[in-house]
Amino acid sequence: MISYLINLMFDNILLSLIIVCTFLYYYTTSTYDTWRKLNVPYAKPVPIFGNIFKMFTGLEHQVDAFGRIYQQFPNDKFCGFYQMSTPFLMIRDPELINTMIIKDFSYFTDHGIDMNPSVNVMARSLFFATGQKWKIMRQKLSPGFTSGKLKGTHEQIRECSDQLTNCIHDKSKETDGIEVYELVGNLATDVIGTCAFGMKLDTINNDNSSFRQNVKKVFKPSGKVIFLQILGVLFPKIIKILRLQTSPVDVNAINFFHSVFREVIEYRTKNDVVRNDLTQTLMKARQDLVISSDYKGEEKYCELDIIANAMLLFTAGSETVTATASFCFYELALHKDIQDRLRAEIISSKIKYGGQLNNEFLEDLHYADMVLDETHRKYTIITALLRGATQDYDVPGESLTIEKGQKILIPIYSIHHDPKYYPNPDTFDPERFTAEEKSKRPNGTFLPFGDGPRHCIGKRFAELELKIILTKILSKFEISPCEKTEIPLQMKKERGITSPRNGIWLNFKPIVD
Ligand code: HEM
Repeated sequence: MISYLINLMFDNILLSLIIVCTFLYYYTTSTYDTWRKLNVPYAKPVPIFGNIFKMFTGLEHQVDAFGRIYQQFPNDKFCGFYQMSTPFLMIRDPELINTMIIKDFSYFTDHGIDMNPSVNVMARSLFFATGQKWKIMRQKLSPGFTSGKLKGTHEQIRECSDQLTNCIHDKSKETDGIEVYELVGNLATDVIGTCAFGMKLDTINNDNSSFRQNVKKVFKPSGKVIFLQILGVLFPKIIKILRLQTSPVDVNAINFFHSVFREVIEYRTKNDVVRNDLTQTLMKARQDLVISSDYKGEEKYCELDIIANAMLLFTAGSETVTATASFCFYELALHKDIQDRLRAEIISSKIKYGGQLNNEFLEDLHYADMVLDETHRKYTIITALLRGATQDYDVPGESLTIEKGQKILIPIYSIHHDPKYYPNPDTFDPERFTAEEKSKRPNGTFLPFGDGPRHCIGKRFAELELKIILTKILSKFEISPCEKTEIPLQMKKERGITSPRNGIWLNFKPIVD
């Protein structure tokens, strides 16, 4: 009897397993004929994972996964691949990319990321917002990034950078090698805190601050979140019904920023505090879209839309700048000739402008522009642009119609490393960005901040901040590799953005005036 029951149980388990596996197989492969039917060249998928098995299991970085697909079709303008069961169209051709994101933007206004705003507050922020809701919010936030507003941030960025140079000075007395990624991260957190939200965070002197810890957490996926993400890609309907949170955003970090920004906004409203910063822009958006009875638009906004954007600006504005500045220091340490030439430019411009780090001074730093552009190219912090088709689109000169709802990926890291546009792509060479060299490349081959109406709203702020940081550090220190400097740098595989696996260790030697 017992053996009969065991057999029955075993048979049922086996049967259940077979049924589940068969269901999974058919469910996840049911879309795999999309590209064949449309006559689009495509990377052959494997069941369940499509073309991203290694990426999903953490064995490979996003850039390598997309790079392999990009390289597989050197003569095609576009190609298809599958992220689990979802068909993605990868656009390879710079001219087509340019047309789609600029001239024909009205067909691709969204980033095409499905997120439920009632489950995940970040879905309300500009990056994830869609259609009219995005358009209105972008119009409301853009005044926060005008030249006049940016000018007002110079002094605050300079002050934070001075604190960083003092901190490096103190550390360089004690030790030969300094881990710069963490330090610049603290600086970038302080800069965005003070420039955008009027908060003196002093993270540079207290690197355990809750702000820095929570910025780090925002896009760091936990095991549970990764599991839910897999589930979300495999069974989007079930996730929707159960209203499970599947974004890579840490819930505790969300709650932290939520309460901080609510307090800042409430304090300013109650005490009539008016400052010329991003918080003021957010508060104006709140007044116009949430509070005022004059707003008659169809799109409805609430308090959470404002808070979500505060969180986005805070995190987007710190991690990206941190990575770019740190990679730039790394390359300058390895290329003393480039570092010396950049320092010479900074010193001569300082003399020309009487020591004032004003707009004219910063705009005159042409070699710094070249060095930063080459850093953006080689490291490409945001590795791909995303778009979702919002209407059917006939691809110019091709027999393909991209259907409404189609997800699009533009592999900017791969384009920035394509020897066709950038010979010897692993070599750091700012000369690629002289006016003459730039004019030889087609449009659409350099997109670190995206392009078109949906390009990075913080681009000019980031460029300004990066130039001030470079100026301050190179005026005070000679940077060189130390014993711990990793050559070549290992990158983190599990993160969407490009960041170093083991930090960036460098030597900073004070320059005696
Ligand atoms: C080195 C620094 C930065 C890089 C490389 C970078 C890169 C990008 C990229 C590639 C996008 C997507 C653009 C597209 O889809 O066409 C983006 C969007 C965005 N970035 Fe940045 N970013 C940087 C700094 C900043 C800063 C400092 C802020 C804010 C203070 C910011 C705020 C945003 C926002 C809000 C969006 C979404 C825009 C929208 O969807 O309308 N970024 N960024």
